[in-house]
Amino acid sequence: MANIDLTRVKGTSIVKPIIYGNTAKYFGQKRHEDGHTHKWCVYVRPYVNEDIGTWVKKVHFKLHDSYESPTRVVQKPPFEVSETGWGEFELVIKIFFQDTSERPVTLYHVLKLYSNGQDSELSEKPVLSEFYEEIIFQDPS
Ligand SMILES: O=C(Nc1ccc(C(=O)N2CC(c3nccs3)C2)s1)[C@@H]1CCCN1
Repeated sequence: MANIDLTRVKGTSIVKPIIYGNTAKYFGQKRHEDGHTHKWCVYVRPYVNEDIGTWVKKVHFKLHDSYESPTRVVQKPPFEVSETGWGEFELVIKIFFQDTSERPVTLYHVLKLYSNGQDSELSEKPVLSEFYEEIIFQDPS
């Protein structure tokens, strides 16, 4: 009777590269009704083109508490939140996986609206602030 080797291959890991961050655009002037000056979009995207929904179940974007319903839950791709505002603040991004045995990953991102610092010249040019991160699944089940 042949021995079937059930030893689990240890030390296997899967690396999933992502990009997270925000784009922003100045309205061109302050909006009178609420003082907002920019529209922005915060996102989590795959670094290479793939259906990120195959391994990401949902993403929580925790905005500043002054926003209505500050915790925005996005249950399917694209994992992004678009809003308007007047200032820069830290967002918390929590990524939940289809494999529920994998703990969620929390990322921190400071929303960027101004190209050269808070009171810099307001330009019509869009602003981009994004970062590369690798999600590593150790010995995936
Ligand atoms: O700017 C900053 N914090 C901000 C928190 C929230 C901001 C914002 O843009 N908005 C709240 C939302 C609302 N509009 C109407 C009702 S709630 C639009 S800005 C800090 C302070 C100094 C440097 N950065």
